[in-house]
Amino acid sequence: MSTQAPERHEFQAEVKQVLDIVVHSLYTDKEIFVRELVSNASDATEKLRHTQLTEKEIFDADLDLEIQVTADEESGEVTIRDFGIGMTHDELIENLGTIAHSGSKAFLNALKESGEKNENLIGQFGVGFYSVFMVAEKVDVYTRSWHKDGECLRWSSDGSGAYEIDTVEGERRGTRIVIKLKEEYKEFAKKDRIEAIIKKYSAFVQFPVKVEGEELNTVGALWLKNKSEITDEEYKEFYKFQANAFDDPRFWLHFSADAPLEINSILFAPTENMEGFGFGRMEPGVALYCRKVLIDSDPKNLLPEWLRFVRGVVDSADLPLNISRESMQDSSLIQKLNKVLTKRFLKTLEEKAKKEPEVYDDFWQNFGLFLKEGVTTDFTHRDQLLKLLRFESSYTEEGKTTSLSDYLSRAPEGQKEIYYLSGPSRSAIESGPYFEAFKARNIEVLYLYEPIDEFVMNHARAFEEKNFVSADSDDIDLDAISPETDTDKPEALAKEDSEALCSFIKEKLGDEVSEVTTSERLVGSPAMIVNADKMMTAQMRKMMKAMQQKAGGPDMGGEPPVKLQVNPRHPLVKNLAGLRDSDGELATLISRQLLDNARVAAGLLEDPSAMLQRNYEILEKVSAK
Ligand SMILES: Nc1ncnc2c1ncn2[C@@H]1O[C@H](COP(=O)(O)OP(=O)(O)OP(=O)(O)O)[C@@H](O)[C@H]1O
Repeated sequence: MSTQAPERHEFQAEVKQVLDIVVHSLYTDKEIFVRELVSNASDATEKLRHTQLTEKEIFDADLDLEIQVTADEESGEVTIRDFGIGMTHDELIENLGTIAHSGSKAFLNALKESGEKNENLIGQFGVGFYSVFMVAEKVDVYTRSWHKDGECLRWSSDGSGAYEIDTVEGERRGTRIVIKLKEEYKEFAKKDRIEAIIKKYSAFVQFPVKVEGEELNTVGALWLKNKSEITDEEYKEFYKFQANAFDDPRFWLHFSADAPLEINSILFAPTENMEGFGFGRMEPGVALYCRKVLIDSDPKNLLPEWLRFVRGVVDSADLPLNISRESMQDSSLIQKLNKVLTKRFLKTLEEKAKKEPEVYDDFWQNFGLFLKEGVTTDFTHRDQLLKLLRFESSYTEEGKTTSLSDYLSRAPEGQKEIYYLSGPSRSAIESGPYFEAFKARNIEVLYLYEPIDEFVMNHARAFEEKNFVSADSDDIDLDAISPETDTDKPEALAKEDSEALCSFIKEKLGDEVSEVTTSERLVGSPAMIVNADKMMTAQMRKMMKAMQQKAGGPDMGGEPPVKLQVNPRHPLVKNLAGLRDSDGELATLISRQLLDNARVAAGLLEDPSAMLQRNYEILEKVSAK
């Protein structure tokens, strides 16, 4: 039937890679090729339905929108047919010969990052059309695009390295995929087998699916059903179908509203955080429907950016059906939907946190970063988000967290601020000098382990009108909140001795310190650097410097002079006060060492070599005595 000799094309290199992995992997679930092809057929039909809304001239306009599957056990052939948008010559090359689409690209990236564990990954991805080559010896794709002046085409390949395209005659609009099964996979051409597979994976397809002319019972638009009619199993299956997911949903929110907009929606929180696995930034995945007609499978502004991990469906009868993707981005309707959905989702999280704290805690461990991102980027929802934040603290056990409300409920009457400390771990924070004064007074401190946490504190500034304050700040009057519990403290240096020592240290350290004072905040440590800059802690300054250097930006310059505080009750400090007169040289070395040790505790010492050298010098002097 061909009118010309077929054109031969090589698959793009990446496609060959995918084909090689798919065909030669030990992946056992060969049957998923049916799911992939039926879902492509459904997508193409959805697109046609959408095209019909705006285009008048559609080829074969009167065809029924259904998916037909036939199987011939004898010849070992399965055919999957849709009457969707079909493909033009260029689209065939683009879609079935190159990797431009999301699924396979993510698959390849994941493979690159996973190293050896390839087999597991294949099951986690829809590898799309190419999965058919797991079972097929040859595949013929007959297709006719919806455009009035199109041609009927045939794309054929055995999946080994190349494919051919030629023109044929007599095709109806849409796509017909004829799969010649490999001898060992002929079981897939049994009617019962294929029916069972479709029921298992494709129950939510929006169009009638007919196997050998008999329509299968599919579930259809789950979101329009009454909650009481839906089983948990159905929700889970729907999530997998809709999100192309391999995990179960963590929880879901099925809600309907009539005002201010008519909405029927199911939103899912996934179990796995794929960004956390290093899969790169997630794309939004809540599909937008209007009365069961798909408007956009991944609209960008339907939810705020920081909710990009949410999956599901939103159906609003208020949307104009012919809304274009472009105009949709700025539509005030979308903004309204965004507002309602975000509020509802956050409310669900609040309820989870209250009624099922373990479920929420686990969610927080996996998806907390997204909520923190929300605090730093989304002013509108900041207050709601702050209630959902969780941190370890000096009052929680290791690995357990507290909310900010609970923190405040425990705070003594006079405490007007929320204190936090950043550090790489609980033990690092608790053994540092800054925690001592809080511990001695039983004042709770939040522990911040993630780089983003300080940005969160900085952006939010306050929670319920109590400012967030880093516990290394200069001017915290802890005695005003709660007196120290230990009354049996070693005696402090006399005032004039302290003052003389401070000016000695200041003189010896010169421009490296802006000020040297004594501090009653220290308990077991001899000295500490305090943060005079309310806006930026030392950790944050360091992080921003690293970021700027990475981005090739201007150097932020060396460290600004720091404020050093010494503990007048510490034996080392007391000894130093005496040493000043008897051995000025050693006293100078020790003062310098004191500053560097305080820098280490503050995470500020970048190059320890000079400090080590000096350390040896001191040891040498002391050991000679
Ligand atoms: N039955 C079909 N009708 C029209 N176009 C199709 C059909 N099947 C596949 N295509 C086109 O080929 C492309 C590639 O399909 P493939 O199944 O490999 O990936 P995908 O559906 O885009 O992504 P994934 O399945 O991984 O989510 C599709 O995006 C679509 O444009």
